[in-house]
Amino acid sequence: MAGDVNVQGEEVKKLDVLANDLFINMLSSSYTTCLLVSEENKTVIEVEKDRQGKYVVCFDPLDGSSNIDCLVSIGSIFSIYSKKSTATDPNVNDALQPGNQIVAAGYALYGSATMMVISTGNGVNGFMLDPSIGEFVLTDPNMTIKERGKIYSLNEGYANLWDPAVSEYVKGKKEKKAGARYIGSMVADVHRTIKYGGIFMYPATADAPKGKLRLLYECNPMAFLVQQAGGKATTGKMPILDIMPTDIHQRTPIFLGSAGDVQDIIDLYKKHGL
Ligand SMILES: O=P(O)(O)OC[C@H]1O[C@](O)(COP(=O)(O)O)[C@@H](O)[C@@H]1O
Ligand SMILES: [Mg+2]
Ligand SMILES: [Mg+2]
Repeated sequence: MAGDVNVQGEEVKKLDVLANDLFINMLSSSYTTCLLVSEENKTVIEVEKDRQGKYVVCFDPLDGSSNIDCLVSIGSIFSIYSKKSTATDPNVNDALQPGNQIVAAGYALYGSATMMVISTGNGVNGFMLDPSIGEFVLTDPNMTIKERGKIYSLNEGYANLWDPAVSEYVKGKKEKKAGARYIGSMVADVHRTIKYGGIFMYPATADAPKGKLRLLYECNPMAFLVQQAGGKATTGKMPILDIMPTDIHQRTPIFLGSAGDVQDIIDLYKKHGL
């Protein structure tokens, strides 16, 4: 514990602080960025004038922090945008762009191997770290998601708080004896969804009508990757990438993964008139 709370009111652990400092230092000394949005910083970070480049980067420096102490996989997530206006200094509006404006996005997964999965809008590629040479090697070229999968993934502890569409959907999965998997690190749950197919969900609940996951540095980059891999990502009512953000830390419900599986939940939202 770093003995601090982040802007989301959660306890900040030392690794979050360390990862955040690394991201900020590396990005602001790269001469390629002008504005940074981090899960751990309340407001946008403007890069020193003489080091500014044209890109805006939104990141979750360490995702899955509740899994650190028990050694379960964690990760990092980022998305990159171009600064909108060339005439004026970068400002918060440059960070408030919908996900369909993303230039590149990716995540790093610190699991039984370390892997980077990235897309620049031309499909998705995965690179595994070979520690013997200190290089990321292209091991997963052109990653694609199956049209349908057998796995569903969400925190079932919140079942009493779901809306009727999610309740009906999960009931249907149980009737089909689908596989249930939930790691509680978004990066690891999404990586499994891309590799094995199926659906990952963090829906709205009665006590959190916008869900938990953050649009700019969790949902948008993952939605971009999943779509680039041939899958779908939705709030249930609209594509994640079409949301026009109004706040850098805003949250959204999310369903992502195999296109057929995600379409089923979209259909249930329509059926229930939600
Ligand atoms: O414990 P819950 O409510 O299921 O939430 C799990 C979700 O929270 C997160 O840990 C939030 O991310 P951070 O660790 O970056 O705050 C996601 O990785 C994960 O999908
Ligand atoms: Mg996170
Ligand atoms: Mg985090």
